[in-house]
Amino acid sequence: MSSASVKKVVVDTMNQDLAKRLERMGISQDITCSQPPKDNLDRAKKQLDFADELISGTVKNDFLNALGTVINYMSEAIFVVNGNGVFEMINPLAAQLFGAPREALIGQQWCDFLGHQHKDEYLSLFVSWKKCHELPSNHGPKEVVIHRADSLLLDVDLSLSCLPASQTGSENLFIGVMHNLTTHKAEYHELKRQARTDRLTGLANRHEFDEMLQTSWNDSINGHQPLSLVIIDVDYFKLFNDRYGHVNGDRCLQKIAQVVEKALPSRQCLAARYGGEEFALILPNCNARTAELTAKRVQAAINQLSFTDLGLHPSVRVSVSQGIAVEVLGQYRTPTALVCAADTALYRAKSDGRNRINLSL
Ligand SMILES: Nc1nc2c(ncn2[C@@H]2O[C@H](COP(=O)(O)OP(=O)(O)OP(=O)(O)O)[C@@H](O)[C@H]2O)c(=O)[nH]1
Repeated sequence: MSSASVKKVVVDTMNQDLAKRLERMGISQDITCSQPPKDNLDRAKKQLDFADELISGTVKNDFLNALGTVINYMSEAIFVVNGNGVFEMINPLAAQLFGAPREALIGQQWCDFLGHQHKDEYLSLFVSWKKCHELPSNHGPKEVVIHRADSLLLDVDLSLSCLPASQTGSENLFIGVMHNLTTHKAEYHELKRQARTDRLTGLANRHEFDEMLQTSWNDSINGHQPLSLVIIDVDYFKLFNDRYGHVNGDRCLQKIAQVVEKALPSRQCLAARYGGEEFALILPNCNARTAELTAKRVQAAINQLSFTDLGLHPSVRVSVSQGIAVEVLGQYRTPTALVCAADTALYRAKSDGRNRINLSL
């Protein structure tokens, strides 16, 4: 339908909102709104639907007509906003991402559906585009958070491109293409978690340990706070494996990991699997006394571990040897030196007879 025939349309409607929306589209002067006869609500409804089609742009001109048809068939989430950031068209997939029916979205401010952290950026983008005398450059793709109509937050990747006034027949319009990132994000976070976690025990792995040690070291030096490190090694674990099998050996390491994690004095601290049957505790802001108390808690709980649930005799027990080093007065020049000191203390605990705690002095 041409824009000339659009001007002939008369809409009977109770919906004053719709009249306002039509007004925003610049066609209000051609439409009269009156109360529909009570017995003719169906007709009024049809006219409303038709008027919505007008608003959605599908019959504005040949170009927009074609665009409206095309985006409705696209398997991408696509919407069109005018220079004021008001939704003019929206395809079903985009409406799904915004969490509302298309009719409810048309005429609304697009930026109202942006996460608060992005609003200013896009509002000023539209202001600068409006002022710009040349064709505005495209924006994105960029990761943004959509604040859906149902209040849920959704991560999407968004790009905005300009449809020039020469094509639209009126003003510059902006076409937004979105991709739902929810699945990718979830996979990314899961992969990130796996990359930092020891698969057998669920504790932090060596990679996470190294990073956390460096961060804690920097904080300790800059904040003049102590930093304690405890290295824990299971005693005679080869014998445990040889006697009870590697599967039970794995279960034993899992039990030890639980004990070690529970013994941490605060949430700032980290328990990691350092190597095969070795664990390590990073204790930021903890002095030697706290580190020793923590090591004693680990020792007592591990000595009490029972393996009857694995079908082993109640007399089966394990122990660990522990080495502690504490950075407090700048005596260790690097985090590696701190690890070496804790390792040497552990070696002494082993040679002194095992099931012991040794503090590096
Ligand atoms: N089941 C199991 N065993 C492991 C794992 N990682 C390392 N080990 C075993 O841990 C044992 C370590 O043996 P050693 O280094 O000789 O030390 P140990 O027998 O504990 O003796 P000390 O440390 O001197 O008290 C080896 O038998 C490894 O196979 C694991 O993930 N699962």
